[in-house]
Amino acid sequence: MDNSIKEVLYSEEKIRNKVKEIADKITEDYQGKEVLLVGVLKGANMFMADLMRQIKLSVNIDFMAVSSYGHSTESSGVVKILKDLDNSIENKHVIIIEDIIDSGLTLQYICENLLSRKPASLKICTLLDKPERRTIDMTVHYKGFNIPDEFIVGYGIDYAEKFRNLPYIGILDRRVYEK
Ligand SMILES: O=P(O)(O)OC[C@H]1O[C@H](OP(=O)(O)OP(=O)(O)O)[C@H](O)[C@@H]1O
Ligand code: HPA
Ligand SMILES: [Mg+2]
Repeated sequence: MDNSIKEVLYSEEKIRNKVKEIADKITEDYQGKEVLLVGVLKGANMFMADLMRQIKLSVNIDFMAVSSYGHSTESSGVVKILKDLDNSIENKHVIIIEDIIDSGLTLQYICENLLSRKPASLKICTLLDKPERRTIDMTVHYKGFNIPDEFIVGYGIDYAEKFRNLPYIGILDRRVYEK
């Protein structure tokens, strides 16, 4: 499996330290408030699990499953909700937990959708951001790393549903998806 990875970008240790940093900021910013973490499946599952256990606040969690990449390295442009939230977010302090922002289409869609449900506040937290590919302007409140314009996998993030279980984040070798 590892010869599909061109380069390791972030080791387990680097990820762990960054996740702790983000969790500390959230803990500080939301003192006295109840937070609802909304994880965007499937990609954000590992990040969400690691982040929430480092947040020293009373948090609730919920999940949405959203997909637009399927088995491709390019967004289909069509964001599909495969699973919606279980509960209402009205008057809740919501933080969306994403693994990666690439074109921004997924988050634009989710933000518009969630804002229409009247949360008390809505912020975005992403572990990875690929600013060069962004087609949509948006404010990201909590960010782990800016990454280069390469297709990355690992730590929950897939190519064609594979590589999600890698404990590190790496650049996928182009030979895997270019014929
Ligand atoms: O900014 P964008 O260009 O929209 O790309 C980012 C989104 O794409 C990936 O999800 P994907 O559609 O692959 O679903 P998955 O999380 O189930 O892998 C990733 O997990 C983000 O949610
Ligand atoms: O670089 C990426 N890797 C995996 N999934 C993705 N979805 C958007 N960008 C990426
Ligand atoms: Mg994917």
